[in-house]
Amino acid sequence: MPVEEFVAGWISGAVGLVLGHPFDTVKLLGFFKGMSFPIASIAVVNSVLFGVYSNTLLLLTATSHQERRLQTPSYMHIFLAGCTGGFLQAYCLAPFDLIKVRLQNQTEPRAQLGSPRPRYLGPMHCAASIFREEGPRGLFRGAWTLTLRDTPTVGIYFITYEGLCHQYTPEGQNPSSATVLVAGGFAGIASWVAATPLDVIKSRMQMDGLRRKVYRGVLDCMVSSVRQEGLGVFFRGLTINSARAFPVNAVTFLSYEYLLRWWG
Ligand SMILES: CN(C)C(=N)NCCC[C@H](N)C(=O)O
Repeated sequence: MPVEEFVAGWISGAVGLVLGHPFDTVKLLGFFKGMSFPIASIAVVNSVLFGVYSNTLLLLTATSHQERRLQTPSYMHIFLAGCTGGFLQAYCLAPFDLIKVRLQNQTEPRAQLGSPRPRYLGPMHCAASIFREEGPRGLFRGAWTLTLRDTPTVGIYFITYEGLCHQYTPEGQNPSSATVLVAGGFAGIASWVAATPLDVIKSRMQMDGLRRKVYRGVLDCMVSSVRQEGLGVFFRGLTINSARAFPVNAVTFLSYEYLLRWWG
């Protein structure tokens, strides 16, 4: 099994993360300032995503990353490989994402003299508290919704990327840097537009059970969210998700492509 794709995915995930960090900090109201936790989590998850995608495509089409430029795989194969990558990355992402959402929604300010002690003091403390209070399965709260969110949307991510690269690259050549940047950026936006409705529901499921259980399941969460807030609830965060998605995924794909060309 070729491992370069896992390593390239790891490094490119970390590069994309550095660019996306200001957006995440805005989303997290300045709370989530440290870089070590996001680097550890996003880089691992991105490595799984790109490694599984590329190796599944290799299994389905018997072509390596370089050979695929000469002989473009069918969109069905690209979609299936993307969905497989999305499905597996969702399970790796689940505990990290849960911690991020719990810290993000924490209303108490950071520990300050005289102010009430926040429930979670940081990512490690948050993980340990969830493990203690909700059991090991608690760390995977919302994982099912995350899988529903990521399986098809990662398929869309890779179809958009490969489709745009194919469209703007002469037959048999590698896409130019400009093409990779634009295709990667739009792949990020397309996947986040498709993912935002379930992203909203996923975050609610991850917060559920913290004080008391509100929803009976994903469907119940969807129905009661729409009843209370209207259909607009599904588009919460769409603008910031898309604004973040373009630069993050543009540089993620650029560094991924260049690392593989450099090693290949
Ligand atoms: C849930 N969605 C939209 C995805 N998983 N998309 C594919 C990768 C996105 C990239 N790691 C990012 O953080 O933008």
